Amino acid sequence: MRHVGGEAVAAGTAAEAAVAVSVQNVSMNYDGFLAVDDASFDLPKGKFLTILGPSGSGKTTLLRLIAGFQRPTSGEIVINGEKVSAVPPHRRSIGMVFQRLALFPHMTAAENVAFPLKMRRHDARGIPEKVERYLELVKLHGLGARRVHELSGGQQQRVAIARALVFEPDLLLLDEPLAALDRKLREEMQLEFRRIQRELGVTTINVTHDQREALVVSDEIIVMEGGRIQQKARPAETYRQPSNAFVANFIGVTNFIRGKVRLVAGHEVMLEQGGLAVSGVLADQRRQPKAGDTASGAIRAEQIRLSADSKSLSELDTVVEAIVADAIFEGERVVYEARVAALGDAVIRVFDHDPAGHTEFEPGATVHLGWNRRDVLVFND
Ligand SMILES: Nc1ncnc2c1ncn2[C@@H]1O[C@H](COP(=O)(O)OP(=O)(O)OP(=O)(O)O)[C@@H](O)[C@H]1O
Repeated sequence: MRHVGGEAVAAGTAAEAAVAVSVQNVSMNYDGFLAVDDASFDLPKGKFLTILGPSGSGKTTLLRLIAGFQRPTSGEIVINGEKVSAVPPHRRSIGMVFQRLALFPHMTAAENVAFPLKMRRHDARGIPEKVERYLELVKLHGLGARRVHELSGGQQQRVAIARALVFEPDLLLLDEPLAALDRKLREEMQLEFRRIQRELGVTTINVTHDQREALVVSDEIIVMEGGRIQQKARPAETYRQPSNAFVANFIGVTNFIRGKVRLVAGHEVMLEQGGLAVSGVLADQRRQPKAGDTASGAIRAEQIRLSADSKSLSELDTVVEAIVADAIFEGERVVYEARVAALGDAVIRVFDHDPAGHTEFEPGATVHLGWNRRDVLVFND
């Protein structure tokens, strides 16, 4: 018995040790305004979490609470088993990178990276070697002697990353560090972030409103809106199984078809809109709608096919006629906006990923749109 008990304790300790950050019922109230509303989640060690949401959804506030810059109005934040509020700022093992760089302009890249080691009174003899190792990690070796203004924006961001990581923090916090970079560089840096994070295995929390960045870099994504966590899931799950209409709308390009529920059979639902029947599957099995309720069918732009004739779409479950309202050429794809009379003139967005392979449709052209019912996620109102 004692042996079994001993094992149980050991297992419990191991499970606790695996959690790096635990946010427990955290709220932040600014004079009656709830910027963060009852947020709770656990982040395992070594994982990359992104907090994603529109402007004003509470992302930065939550990150600042985790960093210990502010105390929550209620709730608790525990990092590696210790309450953040109980650890003085200089003892917190947290590296940070922000959108607005805080590099020291009068110092070289190497001096910037060495700074946290000097502050923490590391053995001076080991510092140059360590600085060089971290400059190499961010692909800046040989550039240590450059001053900040002699580096490009992307290189400066790399110095900031090396400086945040050089003292081997338990936790790395990133607040939109790539937002100021141009798109190509930003996308390169996203992959760099992922590479460095995996190489070092440092637990990371990143804040962004860029859904692509969240999908590319993260192990887990938290979607926030109005101070509340809407969903916490792996990137593919966030994309394919959004927990509510807000998440479905915020990530990807989603069309919503609102209608009256006509039939519910298991997890399949049939909606009616303007005389057209649209079938789909329930997004949340626990919330069964009743006939007569209003609900929305959500379908992604890439799950709809567009064709001049309806015959080539005959294997699809739903086919409707539409008039092209706009065609937006984006290089690798054309985005069509097509007006569907049978859906009360709703405008449906469709991606065509093979624009060179067939006709491009002009505004005013009559086309057909088709999709499968398994790709329509039905959300209750
Ligand atoms: N010190 C403060 N006093 C009062 N209200 C605040 C304070 N800081 C933030 N807020 C409010 O809390 C809400 C959340 O702000 P927060 O900065 O966390 O949003 P965010 O999701 O990070 O937005 P963004 O992407 O624009 O940075 C906003 O409505 C903001 O105006």
